[in-house]
Amino acid sequence: MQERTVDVAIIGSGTAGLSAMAQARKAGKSFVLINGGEPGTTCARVGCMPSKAMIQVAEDYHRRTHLGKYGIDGHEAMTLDITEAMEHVQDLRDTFVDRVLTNSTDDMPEDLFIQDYARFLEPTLLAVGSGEDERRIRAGAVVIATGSTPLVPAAWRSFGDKILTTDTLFELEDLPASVAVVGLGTIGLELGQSLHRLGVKVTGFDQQARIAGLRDPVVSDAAIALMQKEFPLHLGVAADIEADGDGLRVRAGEHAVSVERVLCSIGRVPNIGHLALESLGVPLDARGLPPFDANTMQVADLPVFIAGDVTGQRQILHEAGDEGKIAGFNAARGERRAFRRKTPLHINFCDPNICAVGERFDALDPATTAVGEIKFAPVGRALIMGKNRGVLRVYADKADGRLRGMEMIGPKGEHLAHLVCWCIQQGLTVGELLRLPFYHPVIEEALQAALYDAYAKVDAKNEGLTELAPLP
Ligand SMILES: Cc1cc2nc3c(=O)[nH]c(=O)nc-3n(C[C@H](O)[C@H](O)[C@H](O)COP(=O)(O)OP(=O)(O)OC[C@H]3O[C@@H](n4cnc5c(N)ncnc54)[C@H](O)[C@@H]3O)c2cc1C
Ligand SMILES: NC(=O)c1ccc[n+]([C@@H]2O[C@H](COP(=O)([O-])OP(=O)(O)OC[C@H]3O[C@@H](n4cnc5c(N)ncnc54)[C@H](O)[C@@H]3O)[C@@H](O)[C@H]2O)c1
Repeated sequence: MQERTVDVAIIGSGTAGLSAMAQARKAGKSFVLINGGEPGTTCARVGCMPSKAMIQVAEDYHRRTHLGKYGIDGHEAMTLDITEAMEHVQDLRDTFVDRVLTNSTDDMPEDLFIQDYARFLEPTLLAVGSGEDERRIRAGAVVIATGSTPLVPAAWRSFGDKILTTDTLFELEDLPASVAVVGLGTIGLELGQSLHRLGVKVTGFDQQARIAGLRDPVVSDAAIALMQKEFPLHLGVAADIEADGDGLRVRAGEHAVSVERVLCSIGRVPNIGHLALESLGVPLDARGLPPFDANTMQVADLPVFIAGDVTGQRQILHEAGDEGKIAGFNAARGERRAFRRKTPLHINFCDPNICAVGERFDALDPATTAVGEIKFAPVGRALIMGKNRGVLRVYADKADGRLRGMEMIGPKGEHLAHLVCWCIQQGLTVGELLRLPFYHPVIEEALQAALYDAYAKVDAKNEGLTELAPLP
């Protein structure tokens, strides 16, 4: 049996693993990257990129429904060739995957990039393969970056390919006539709405009374009202599925629907099946995960680090990249340096965008929090765009006026969420923000209006004119 020694072993060549590998390279350390499953990253293969490509096609096609208002004729006759649309999604996906592979593992020799599943024998001893083919790797430190997989309950797996997940949806050449979307979190809303706009008869189910993981009841109610205009949502009861002829029947309380297929979007579970994490010798939680520090990414007090979706916590791309960097930095340098994490930022690319930034509404104390609100209905630019729907709510500290969070559903939310996130991370107050320029007519004027509303409720007021600082 072969055994070799490296400074750092990285398990998983997704965004987090590649980011960790860059740190090992930078530190001039020997390393090995081990990846089971398809390389090319979840983001490019089956995640961010194909989903956004599908959303774009759906949104552009849906836009035709507005064109009659401007006197643009012929929009009713527009049709969509689903096969071509899916080919376009797949072509774009392949471009993104190729780009990742070209810039990462394509030219890596076999001894640096092992394509197989790794498992722990000891905290710093890994095995790859089995029997006579087993290879062992002794590492100074290990980074676990094995990502996550769609959660499909065992009972539903017996329905085979009638259950779609994001691992299979983008592969389809044609779309089913009807789909029940079970789980209306990020994936369910983004893709449920897209499928509906591409002509599929969609019915949505979520066991919670809110959608998209929203915590602010005002924003959630607005989101439900807007989405329900497009396709029916059944909320507050867990859905179950049974066979129904050639299709499936989805039932939640008194609601039931027969469909060709179900999109199962009830969350993603950490990929730990192959890892034999019990060999780490530390207690594992109910999901089978070891304890770790979110600022050092260190697992217990071991020379083992964890990063990306496998942590089961911040399952989004830029956080996976940051965690890979932290884990790789500490693993390669033998350090336990703690790094400040970025202000939370969540963007759901459904239309209008649903966003959550900073501290969540239900975690704030109403007695010390000022809430500023704007509805998009009268916002000039939104009206011109034909997208004046939704609501934006900012949360500020009542005493010092510091911005703490935001939830919204509205046009160009992806951009507004970034602005608010950057301001929170910079520690800016509502008064300071109102002294920044706002052009006219732009969507940012909606944020300005919400800030004015919050400003009226905070104690910290600007000296002189609200919008202009006096010269010294
Ligand atoms: C449909 C969808 C849309 C998304 N959209 C967005 C978005 O718009 N914006 C955003 O920020 N995030 C989005 N995300 C989330 C984002 O894609 C993930 O957070 C990110 O890709 C996670 O990267 P990772 O490196 O942790 O995991 P991955 O990229 O999954 O990499 C893990 C790798 O480890 C391999 N592996 C597993 N077990 C082992 C083992 N034992 N040994 C060796 N290798 C192993 C896997 O095969 C995989 O190649 C989306 C996700 C999905 C599913
Ligand atoms: N735009 C983005 O950033 C983006 C896009 C897609 C995915 N992602 C990432 O992927 C992860 C997984 O997404 P997801 O949407 O699968 O998970 P999620 O956790 O966001 O939502 C799952 C939903 O399923 C519901 N649910 C669970 N069991 C149910 C049942 N039996 N019946 C009805 N409803 C049920 C839950 O109440 C929840 O609302 C997210 O955490 C997100 O970070 C991000």
